[in-house]
Amino acid sequence: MITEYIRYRIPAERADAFEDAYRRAAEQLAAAPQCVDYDLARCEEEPESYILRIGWTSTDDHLRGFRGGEQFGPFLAAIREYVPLIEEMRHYRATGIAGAGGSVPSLYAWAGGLEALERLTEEFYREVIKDELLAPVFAGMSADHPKHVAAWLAEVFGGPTAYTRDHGGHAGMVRHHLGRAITEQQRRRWVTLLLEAADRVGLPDDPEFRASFVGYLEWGSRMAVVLSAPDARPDFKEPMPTWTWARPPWVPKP
Ligand code: HEM
Repeated sequence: MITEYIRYRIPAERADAFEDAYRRAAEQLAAAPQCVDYDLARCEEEPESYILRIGWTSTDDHLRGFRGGEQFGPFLAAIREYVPLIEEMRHYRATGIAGAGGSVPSLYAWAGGLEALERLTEEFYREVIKDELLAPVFAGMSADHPKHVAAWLAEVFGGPTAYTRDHGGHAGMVRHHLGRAITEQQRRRWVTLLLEAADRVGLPDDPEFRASFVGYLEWGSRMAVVLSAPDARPDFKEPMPTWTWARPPWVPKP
């Protein structure tokens, strides 16, 4: 994605009309297949300064696709009178230096850290080895397997990077699933037992945490099925996945 920044200086008496114009123009951005997202922000210190940020699928898609497409006419018509007030209009490429700040707890911290995840996986595998569908799949697992999976979950959810350091990171996990031909029925049972274990060990049950947690389990378990297929050709160089909130964390009322 490429980000276009457009800086405007809008006199105070025109600010309301300017924002109304962009509310109308935004309908065209929402309809444009080249537009990823957009937002218009107003400066706190200098309210005449506005910055419009538009994510485009590429610079070329913006300059040729959007400008040559059906949304451009009505978009420009809505904001044309403000074009002379533009101070900067350029495209920026992300450097990769990005992330969540300290005001947002990681899923790892919210879950209760490594101790909570180890409690979860110990409890989970206690049930797995009693389950008629999963017991044969895990018959050869090592005594440390639950701890290794807890370390994996910890790293994916924003905790310490011990799985990468001690167990070969993403490639290490992939090797454990290769050729196992996990079925959809086994995958479902795996997810069900893990969620039941999460309830029994008292993992947070607020909607936001559970939505994020289940989201990862669905994605991760479906990836395990894909990676374990007889004809799988995994990319061993893929980085560790990371997972964060599907919705911002819930904060209990004081
Ligand atoms: C989110 C989903 C999943 C995650 C995060 C996950 C994670 C892992 C990890 C980290 C290992 C390697 C442990 C180690 O380093 O010792 C592993 C191994 C394994 N996983 Fe998964 N897995 C997932 C889903 C599944 C599913 C759905 C199945 C089958 C129903 C499965 C079957 C296995 C088996 C059989 C092993 C090897 C156990 C052994 O050492 O014998 N995994 N998994």
